[in-house]
Amino acid sequence: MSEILSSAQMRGIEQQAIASGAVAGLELMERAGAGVVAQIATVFPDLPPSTALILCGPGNNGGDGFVIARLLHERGWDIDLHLLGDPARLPPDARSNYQRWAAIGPVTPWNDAKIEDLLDKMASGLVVDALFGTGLTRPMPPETARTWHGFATLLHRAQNARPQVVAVDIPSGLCSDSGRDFEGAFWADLTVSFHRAKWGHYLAPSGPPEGGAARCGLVVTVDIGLPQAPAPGSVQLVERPSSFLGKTMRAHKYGHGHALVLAGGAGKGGAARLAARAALRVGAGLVTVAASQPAIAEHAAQLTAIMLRALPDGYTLRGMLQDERLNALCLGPGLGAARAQDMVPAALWAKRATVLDADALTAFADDPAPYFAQLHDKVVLTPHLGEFRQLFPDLAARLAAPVSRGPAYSKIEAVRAAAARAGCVVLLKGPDTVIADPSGRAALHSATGANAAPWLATAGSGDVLAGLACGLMARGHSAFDAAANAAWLHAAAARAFGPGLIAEDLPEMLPQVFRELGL
Ligand SMILES: NC(=O)C1=CN([C@@H]2O[C@H](COP(=O)(O)OP(=O)(O)OC[C@H]3O[C@@H](n4cnc5c(N)ncnc54)[C@H](O)[C@@H]3O)[C@@H](O)[C@H]2O)[C@@H](O)CC1
Ligand SMILES: Nc1ncnc2c1ncn2[C@@H]1O[C@H](COP(=O)(O)OP(=O)(O)O)[C@@H](O)[C@H]1O
Ligand SMILES: [K+]
Repeated sequence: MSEILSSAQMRGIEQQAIASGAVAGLELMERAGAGVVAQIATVFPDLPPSTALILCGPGNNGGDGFVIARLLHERGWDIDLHLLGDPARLPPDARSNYQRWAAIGPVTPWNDAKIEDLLDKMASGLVVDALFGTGLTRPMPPETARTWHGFATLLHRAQNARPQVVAVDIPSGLCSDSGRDFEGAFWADLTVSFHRAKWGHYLAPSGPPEGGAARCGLVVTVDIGLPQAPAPGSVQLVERPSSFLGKTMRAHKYGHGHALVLAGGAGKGGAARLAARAALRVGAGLVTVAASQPAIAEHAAQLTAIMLRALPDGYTLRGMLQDERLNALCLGPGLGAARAQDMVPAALWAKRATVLDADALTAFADDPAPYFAQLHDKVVLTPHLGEFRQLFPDLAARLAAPVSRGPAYSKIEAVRAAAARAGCVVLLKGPDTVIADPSGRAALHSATGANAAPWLATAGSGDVLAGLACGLMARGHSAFDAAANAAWLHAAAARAFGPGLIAEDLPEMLPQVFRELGL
């Protein structure tokens, strides 16, 4: 897992390092520019020096642009540099680098129509977007509207018939906290960020227009010599499972827990069976489906390694949970609202590791306060955005509100607030899946870019995710770790299968994913 930061955290780290005398702002800017130039060479090794169109803005992001111009010029590039704003008003470090560049080559005052024209005509080379970085907190200025149009048109040209676009820190116009588009954001093939990636690089706000990861291209983070200590309250990017997933030689089945997956009525059992299959494949020692009597014959015809029990009501569930070996529960997939209202309080009373999904979320949406009061730290809620909206309407409304000022409210802040209110772990699904606990600990799994798993958008894949989290908790993962690891395994299984994936395929890909993890 690596750390990702908000713009405020990043600013705090920079300011502290500069104030302590450990490093000067000018040194940071030099390393930032050098880092971008080094990444251009690494990511585009076959790109010979030709023309680099460099767009510099009025802040320190523009300052990085002047460093990049100087360093690319030293490497034989022809530089065509345009500055938005008055050079006399540049902040000090950016002004120093403006002056160093101005002694080498021309600075063209901003002309929106001319830049659009240049973008339209460029068939190769580089475009460096150093207009705005993490400091942008308002919509893009009107004099970038035609430039935006030029960027939009470039997107539709074949990769080998257009320049490569490199964003300095973040594509201009994106909010680095939320990934949202401040109206008129650009896009990039390569985004080079400094010290740590920002939340907005990996969040994926849905469009139109799409923001965050969809705009950044390949995100690379370069070290600029800032202290490496983790920032308080930082968010972890889930890049691999955080806990051991193998089975040790001497452990027996009860050493890996017994997951109980509740099912609903006849004809509605597929969702629970998907969850149960996922719990078993992820390594729970035993898995039992507990169904209503009329559904038993249907399940019996489908289940083999998974055990089956009849479970009429919540009262009986309390009795069943006297058996402490049933150490993780999954309620929701295919459960039905009435059965959820009966079963969920009984399950929560037992204080077991519990995943609540689907009907076990929405059945309580009319009056969530008493429901939240029963939740505890071994519970994981796994809503998609629609379910989240029902349980936390105010937070969902803040997320959906139009953005005019930044930093805009992000999915990370919304899920943190939801976890604090619910008193348990909340996992909000999507191409960007955010996990938070009531203490504010948070993680982001981003199925974007090279990690994209679009075939997960298929009926029943959420049931599999719930089963994975339940199976991992049966194996002893904490609620938070189980949720984060389930999100990772879910997407890894989808990528391993590829196009044509349906939910049934996900558990069956886990053996391959485990082998690739070296288990
Ligand atoms: N502070 C530092 O030590 C470092 C900063 N670095 C760079 O500095 C960037 C952050 O710089 P800044 O905080 O100066 O901010 P930015 O350069 O991202 O942009 C903010 C500037 O744009 C202006 N602005 C904002 N919205 C505008 C609008 N709609 N129309 C016109 N002007 C508008 C602001 O007044 C401010 O001058 C980072 O993204 C990174 O690229 C790097 O050089 C590394 C070191
Ligand atoms: N485009 C996508 N990219 C990556 N993951 C996705 C995408 N669309 C959906 N998912 C994932 O697929 C799952 C869908 O869950 P859900 O919406 O509950 O579906 P269902 O109720 O049919 O099981 C979630 O884990 C979600 O994160
Ligand atoms: K930028």
